[in-house]
Amino acid sequence: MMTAMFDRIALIGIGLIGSSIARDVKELGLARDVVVSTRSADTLKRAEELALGTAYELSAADAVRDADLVIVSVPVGASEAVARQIAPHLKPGAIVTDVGSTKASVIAQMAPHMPDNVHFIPGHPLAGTEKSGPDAGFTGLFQGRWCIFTPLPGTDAGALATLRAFWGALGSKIDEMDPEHHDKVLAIVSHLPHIIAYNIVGTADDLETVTQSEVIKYSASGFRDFTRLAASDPTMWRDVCLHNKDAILEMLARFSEDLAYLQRAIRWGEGDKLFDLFTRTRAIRRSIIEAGQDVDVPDFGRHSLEKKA
Ligand SMILES: NC(=O)C1=CN([C@@H]2O[C@H](COP(=O)(O)OP(=O)(O)OC[C@H]3O[C@@H](n4cnc5c(N)ncnc54)[C@H](O)[C@@H]3O)[C@@H](O)[C@H]2O)C=CC1
Ligand SMILES: O=C(O)C(=O)Cc1ccc(O)cc1
Repeated sequence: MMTAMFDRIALIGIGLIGSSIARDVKELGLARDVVVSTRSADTLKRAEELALGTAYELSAADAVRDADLVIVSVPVGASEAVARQIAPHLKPGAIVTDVGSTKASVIAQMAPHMPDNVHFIPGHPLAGTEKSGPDAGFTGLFQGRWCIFTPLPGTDAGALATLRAFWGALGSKIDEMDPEHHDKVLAIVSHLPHIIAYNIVGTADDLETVTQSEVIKYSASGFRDFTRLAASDPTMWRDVCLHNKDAILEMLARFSEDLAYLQRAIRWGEGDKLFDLFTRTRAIRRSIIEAGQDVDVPDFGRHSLEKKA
């Protein structure tokens, strides 16, 4: 157990991400008090049953009072509502951060409400699963995974160092980039794959000549991989699509163009074009494996943080 980095952490939203942070904070002893807050009474009760915090508040305003670190882990579309609720009650000098999958929109929603005497530092841990809710979280989720900060100009270096140290304690590797670039990168590596998965599973579900039971019975592992992504939380992914609209539409336009090329090559029997593309993409997979980034979701991070070397 480490010495506490914070007297009091407030967790606003206690789903997969919030509850995984809570579990790590508890296991590592990173805070003396952890106040958990979420919108629904049922979820808050479940968080208490799971002993995820030391105090539980339905009101986000009450939860952030006296907190040195506030972590907002709600669907990105709820960011402004949360910012409005907490802003008047934040402790001077507090660090306020988030974990949202899109960054420019979260900044636009939250920054205008943040008082000058707090440090607002947007963040995004690149770790998760298709599951949601407080039962879905687990210790070690962030171990060995990237956490990207998109700090605003003029961010206090000390506050940024403290937040880096916090995520470092959870085992994350840290990067910084500007929010628009973050949103483009994530559009291609995360948002598009989910949209493609939702689409292909929807297409399979709509077929008339192949029945749903055949799709289920004969689903090869390629299709099964898509169904895992397509089982991700609908609220979260609706919000990602609506709040990273421009970058996603740009990547979808590129994707459609490339798909048309592929379609044409298949139609005209241009095997060399297919072979060349499939060779190029195989190299990307090799590079990911060589870079040690080939963590499979069902297994990653499930070891205890205590077992960390
Ligand atoms: N699921 C994943 O794999 C990852 C998700 N993220 C981001 O983390 C954030 C949270 O995602 P999850 O934990 O997966 O979602 P989740 O659905 O498991 O949990 C969301 C939590 O937010 C609460 N909530 C919703 N609206 C609220 C509001 N207006 N006020 C207070 N609480 C509210 C819900 O009650 C729940 O506790 C999202 O912004 C998502 O984009 C980031 C990395 C990975
Ligand atoms: O389940 C998966 O494969 C994921 O990709 C999880 C994930 C979802 C959203 C994020 O912003 C980051 C990670």
